[in-house]
Amino acid sequence: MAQVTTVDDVTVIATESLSKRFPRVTALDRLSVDVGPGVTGLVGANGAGKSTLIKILLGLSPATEGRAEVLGLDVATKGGDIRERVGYMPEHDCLPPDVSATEFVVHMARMSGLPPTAARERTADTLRHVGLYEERYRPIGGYSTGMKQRVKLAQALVHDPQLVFLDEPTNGLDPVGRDEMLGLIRRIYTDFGISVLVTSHLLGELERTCDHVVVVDGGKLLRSSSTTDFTQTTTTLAIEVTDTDEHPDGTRAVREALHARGVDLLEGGGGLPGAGHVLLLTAQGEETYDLVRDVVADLGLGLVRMEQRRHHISEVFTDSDAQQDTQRKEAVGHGG
Ligand SMILES: Nc1ncnc2c1ncn2[C@@H]1O[C@H](COP(=O)(O)OP(=O)(O)OP(=O)(O)O)[C@@H](O)[C@H]1O
Repeated sequence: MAQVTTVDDVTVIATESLSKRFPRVTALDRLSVDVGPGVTGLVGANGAGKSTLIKILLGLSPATEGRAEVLGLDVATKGGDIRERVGYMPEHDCLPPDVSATEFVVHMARMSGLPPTAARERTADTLRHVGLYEERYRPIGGYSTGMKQRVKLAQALVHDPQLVFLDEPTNGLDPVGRDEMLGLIRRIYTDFGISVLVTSHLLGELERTCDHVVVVDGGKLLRSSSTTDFTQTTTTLAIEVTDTDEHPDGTRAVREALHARGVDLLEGGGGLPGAGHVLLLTAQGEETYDLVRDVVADLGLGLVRMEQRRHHISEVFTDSDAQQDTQRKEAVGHGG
């Protein structure tokens, strides 16, 4: 396991065969994963083990087996040091209703060891960053869900951590609130250089926000890769053509002409709009583009589009053996 302590280096979180067993359920099952600097999404359906992993990484809950390090510190022995350097936004509502955002966040800053003046200054800066400056003296009990999520985010950031764990920060937010929260999360890294581990059961939102995505399923690692690898351009070309009087089924004419030149098409339209009219084939290089263009021109058809398909993160689940899990399908369905 890498011994690394700064976010300039490669590993921010490292786990090795990490397991957590409760009497009735295995929440984490020999999970080995390395996470580098930047914004990392930890995605999985409800019950996949995300919150359990965060609690172990904070040193709040012991693992049954295996090891983990956060910022180069062993979670089994250095929980206190880790919590000094790491901010934590818990999933569930945990805010006192009778105090203001300012009072609460100053209190959390003091708990983290900041002197009174620094605590007040950092609180003002952090509340401004999360967009709660105007309402900062009102009692939290009167806040909307979105405002409460921002208070939780502010208290995770107030002691200027190197890394933050955000557990389902978009939970309960409407689409606008969710977009705003995702923008804030992105800026935690781009503006302040604080690395982020953010959990979600919504795949689509991670695609836009994260540099790297770790997918867990039933406590096991399903996949860990950069977001660009998830969504990278494939070599699959999608082609759509017009019909003409001479070729009333232009799609078929192209298929036959390509077949005659030794190019076989892939099955199905892949759920693309107008899928019945979409031809899919594997591009072998520039010459495939030239061939398609020539075939379409020779037939006198119009080329509506010729484009490379992109993967969607959710395809990781359709590739998985455990595809039948209803709960996870729901997660994918809502991930749009
Ligand atoms: N303290 C506990 N005692 C017994 N079982 C637990 C405990 N904490 C979590 N579990 C179980 O471990 C599994 C993983 O739970 P965990 O909360 O880590 O999932 P999650 O991915 O964070 O999902 P959610 O988003 O719903 O919190 C679940 O089956 C859960 O019921």
